Amino acid sequence: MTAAPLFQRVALIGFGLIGGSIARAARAQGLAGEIVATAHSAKTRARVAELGIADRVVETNAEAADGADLVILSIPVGVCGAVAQEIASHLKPGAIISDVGSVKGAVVRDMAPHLPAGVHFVPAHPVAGTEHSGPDSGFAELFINRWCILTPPEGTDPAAVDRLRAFWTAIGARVETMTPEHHDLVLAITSHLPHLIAYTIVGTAEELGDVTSSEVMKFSAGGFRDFTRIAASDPTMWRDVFLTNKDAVLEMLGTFNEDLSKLTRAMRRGDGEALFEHFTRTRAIRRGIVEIGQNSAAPDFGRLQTSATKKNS
Ligand SMILES: NC(=O)c1ccc[n+]([C@@H]2O[C@H](COP(=O)([O-])OP(=O)(O)OC[C@H]3O[C@@H](n4cnc5c(N)ncnc54)[C@H](O)[C@@H]3O)[C@@H](O)[C@H]2O)c1
Ligand SMILES: O=C(O)C(=O)C[C@]1(C(=O)O)C=C[C@@H](O)C=C1
Repeated sequence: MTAAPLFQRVALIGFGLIGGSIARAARAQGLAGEIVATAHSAKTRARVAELGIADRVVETNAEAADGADLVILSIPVGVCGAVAQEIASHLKPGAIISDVGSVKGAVVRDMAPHLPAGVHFVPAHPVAGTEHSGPDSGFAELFINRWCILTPPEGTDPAAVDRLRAFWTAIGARVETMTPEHHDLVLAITSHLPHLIAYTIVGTAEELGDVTSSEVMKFSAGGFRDFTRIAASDPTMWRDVFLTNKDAVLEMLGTFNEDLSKLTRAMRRGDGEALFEHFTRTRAIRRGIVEIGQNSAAPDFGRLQTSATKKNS
């Protein structure tokens, strides 16, 4: 049985992996009376129309936002401010405006000043994705059992937060609320730094030879191949993530470099005990994560608190 529409009109601005997945999932669950979509390039808009996943495909962001009850920007973090400015005067009073950006502090900083009083700004980040992008890459099941983090600014109408929570819950996500600063610190270690490491290691391997045809690829059964999947992620998206979450990623990178030095020293000194102790600890962490997944319990975001974010929680 499908649910009654939660929103009469949903506008999706940007129609790649995430926008396309939201459209497919919202349609499957009957959450929108009408889905209006747009994207930057004419080619993408034509493809969305061809796929038939939206009820209407329009040419401009302003047209999409016009009269919508829920507007979701699924676009690179770096252009969220400019698009908010573009659509601001078209937003209906009482509308909820949201996004899906992988960084939250910069999105709030760049979008909030443009938004008129009377609309509800509830930033969001579904922590779910793949290395693919574009309108064909989305799928309705992407958000099932994955976290969606909401970072409503102080003073946001709780009813608007609840409506957006209901939307994400209906498409399968588990919803958690936190401050943008805390979000950015948590994601710096769980997502952004791992991507930086993957981008680095694949680049390093390339310097050793032609990655695609050399022995590097031939003998990469597991570890390296996993890194190449991550390193195939969209360059625009990740350029924006590293530019806009620079402080938190640099903080985590500092700690990472210290830990790498410790392991390097242990290896150089032949300190097997230190290596064994470290690997035993990390194995327990992995097993803990798997267990968390199986029990559907919340990961312990609180453990990642630093002096910079403790005051926000
Ligand atoms: N890919 C992931 O794994 C993932 C996961 C969670 C969140 N996110 C976030 O979601 C957002 C979108 O990522 P994606 O993977 O769907 O990207 P994508 O490249 O698949 O799609 C991006 C879409 O944005 C559109 N776009 C770009 N500039 C625009 C503009 N000025 N106006 C209107 N449309 C514009 C493009 O036309 C395209 O349709 C990013 O902010 C990213 O950080 C990505
Ligand atoms: O599985 C992947 O391909 C992802 O990298 C998805 C991933 C992540 O790091 O977990 C990437 C960025 C998003 O902001 C959220 C999810």
